[in-house]
Amino acid sequence: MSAKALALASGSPRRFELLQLLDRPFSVVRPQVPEQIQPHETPLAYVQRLALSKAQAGAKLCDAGTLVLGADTIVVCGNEVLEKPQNYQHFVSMMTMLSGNTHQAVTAVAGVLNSIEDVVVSSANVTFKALSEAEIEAYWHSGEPQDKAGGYGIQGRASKFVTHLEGSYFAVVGLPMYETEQLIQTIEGRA
Ligand SMILES: Cc1cn([C@H]2C[C@H](O)[C@@H](COP(=O)(O)OP(=O)(O)OP(=O)(O)O)O2)c(=O)[nH]c1=O
Repeated sequence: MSAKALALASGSPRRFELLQLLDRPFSVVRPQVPEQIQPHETPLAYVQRLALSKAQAGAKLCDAGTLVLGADTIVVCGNEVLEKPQNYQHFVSMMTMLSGNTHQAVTAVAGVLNSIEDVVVSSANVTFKALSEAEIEAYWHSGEPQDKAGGYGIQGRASKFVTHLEGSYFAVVGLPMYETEQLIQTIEGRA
């Protein structure tokens, strides 16, 4: 087993910073993959499908023999899958759902190396305090929610909203580190 060239198929600055912590060189490609849940698709199936689609699309932009990682993060609150807020109204409706409730943040990470494909999933239950209208409005104007699933960044100003977290913090931020390293090792071991 030898270390393969590694690539991250992602435009997420969080995923870039976190993957650097594995101390392996990697390149970055940014495939465009449409994100749209299908009727009757479960949140778990959806997040796994998107992670794999991103890795597969990324592999088309890389040399053969490159291990390409793709990931997707969603927030699940009740029966709703929350992705990035499309506008302020959408954001307010998302924050109103999250306020005073516990939701799930789920990240799937997929790896593709030639014909080998694998996906891992990690999640956390996150509880928010009750948010006032003023807090919700101020948080939007911080500029932080716009590019994040569920409209918040636990690593940023939303940290003060979190009263309890059970599970993987890194699944919330967008790249579960332990599972990602295990995935890389498993795929390299099979190659
Ligand atoms: C819930 C949460 C999400 N996020 C981010 C992680 C992801 O970047 C983003 C979820 O959107 P994704 O669609 O998973 O990822 P992305 O569009 O940012 O990047 P790409 O598809 O190119 O890999 O939300 C945080 O940074 N902190 C949080 O607390």
